[in-house]
Amino acid sequence: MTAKWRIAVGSDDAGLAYKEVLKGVLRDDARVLEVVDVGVGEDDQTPYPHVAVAAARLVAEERVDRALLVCGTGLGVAISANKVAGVRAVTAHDSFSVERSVLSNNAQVLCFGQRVIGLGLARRLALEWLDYRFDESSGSATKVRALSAYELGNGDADRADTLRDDEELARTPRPDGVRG
Ligand SMILES: O=C(CO)[C@H](O)COP(=O)(O)O
Repeated sequence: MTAKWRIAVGSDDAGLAYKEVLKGVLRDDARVLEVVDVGVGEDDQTPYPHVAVAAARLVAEERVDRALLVCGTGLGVAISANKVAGVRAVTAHDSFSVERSVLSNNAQVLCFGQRVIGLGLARRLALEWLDYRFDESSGSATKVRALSAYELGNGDADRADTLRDDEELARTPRPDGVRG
């Protein structure tokens, strides 16, 4: 059996209503093992960057597999989550983009805008999202590794555009000093 998802959910006040509904949808789904709510709650005006980064850190620390974030547009939470090293967050409001966010980009974070899409579509997209798993042997994997190389921040990012194959990527030091 395929492993079940551990998912963080989060929102600002503009996304709270959808976050609460989607949290329940995920919790009720047999493909989900655990849902971790990083906020906000009622009467909580914590700005979206703090919530998004908290969720993204859970992803980066591998305490969850994915995060589903909601703000007014889905843009601010995505921008914020992408500040966390190793995290790839997207805003996607259509079925094809949700699919490709996983299968092409290996994005672990999906963001919705409560002021942009209807709740029914958000619910459907969240359920579709659960069916997709990135294939490390796919043609997209090398591209995602090249993308990740830009995060090295140790000077090697400058030559990330020259990283064309797995062999060269394997020679690229990671920030923790581990190779490959
Ligand atoms: O959508 C948001 C950020 O992208 C957020 O929910 C509202 O932000 P604001 O327009 O700056 O209030």
